[in-house]
Amino acid sequence: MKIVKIETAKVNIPLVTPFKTALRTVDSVNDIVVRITTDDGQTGFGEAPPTAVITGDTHGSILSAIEEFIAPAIVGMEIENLDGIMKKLHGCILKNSSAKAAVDMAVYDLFAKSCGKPLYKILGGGRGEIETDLTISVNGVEEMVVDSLKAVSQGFRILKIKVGKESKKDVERIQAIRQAVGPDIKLRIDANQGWSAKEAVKIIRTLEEMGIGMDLVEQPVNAHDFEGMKFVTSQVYTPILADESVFSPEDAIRIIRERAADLINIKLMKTGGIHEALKICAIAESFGMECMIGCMLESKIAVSAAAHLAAGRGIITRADLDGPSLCREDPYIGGPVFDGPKIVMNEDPGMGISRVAAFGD
Ligand SMILES: C[C@H](N)C(=O)N[C@@H](CCC(=O)O)C(=O)O
Ligand SMILES: [Mg+2]
Repeated sequence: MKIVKIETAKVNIPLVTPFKTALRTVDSVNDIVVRITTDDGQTGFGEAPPTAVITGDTHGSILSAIEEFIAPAIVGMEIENLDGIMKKLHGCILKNSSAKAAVDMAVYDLFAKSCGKPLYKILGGGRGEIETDLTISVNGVEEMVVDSLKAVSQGFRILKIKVGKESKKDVERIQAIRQAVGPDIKLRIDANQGWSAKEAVKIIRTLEEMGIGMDLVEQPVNAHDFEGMKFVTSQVYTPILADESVFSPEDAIRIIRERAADLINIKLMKTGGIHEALKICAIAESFGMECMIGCMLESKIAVSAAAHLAAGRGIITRADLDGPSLCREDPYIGGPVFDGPKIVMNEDPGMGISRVAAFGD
């Protein structure tokens, strides 16, 4: 199976409600999709979101990285030479992690197809089903309570609460949501770098003293503030999850060595795909640190790749794979089934996606 063609297209899928974090507000998933074709007519799919505020990637940079660097480096290579392809993919251009992720997942899709197995089985194959949380955007207290109750009524048992925009109100937000949803719903708090280290300790301790249980607090401080992450982690009982601070396996090693977080959020768009994400899984497993699998504003192609990785690797104990649930439409056929909080893995070969409307099939 030789790679003969790499094509790109754009998808634009409106969101159910605007997605609001401490970093940005977005109304739609506006991503680049990738299709790789082999000489025997097989196709593999990938997707890259332009999350400029986190990865630095834009539509333009994703397209030119693929067209000018990645395609010339890997077209003509055999899919079975997975390691060789990954070397070229990661060696042909620095950074550009979202473009690399889109191509990496399409290659893994084809590799699993060449083995006749669903991708998650190639990646370890532990689970046929995983559970995701649902994100509650940062808004006024009442709106967040209404959104949280709606999510619970839809069957979600884990909520990811966005905060960090006006830190003074964050205790109020989390307290009101806990009161409304009761003690059995897990709350994950994501400040998206919005707090200072001292502010984070004060907020988390106040919530702990109120008896408000939190599954974790994600990226309380600036991505590059490892000292701040370390300070917060050492000062509170609630587990701290590193998100924007960990892109690469080297970042994961640093976070673990410096005890700057208790957990790592792996996202394919930060690692540049499954190949590098597997390295973080192995590092974390060696040190007994659990991981979460996350996503950017991605639709079903990219989130399916992440779900396959999570279903394959036991060290990934938490999933924030709500991209498809945030979308108003699903312009794809096949792949894992996203049924509210439940993600049921496909049993047909590869990622299972057979049709992507953006390519006009
Ligand atoms: C969509 C997911 N639940 C999420 O919150 N992801 C990111 C932010 C993604 C974005 O801005 O596109 C996160 O910070 O965890
Ligand atoms: Mg996050």
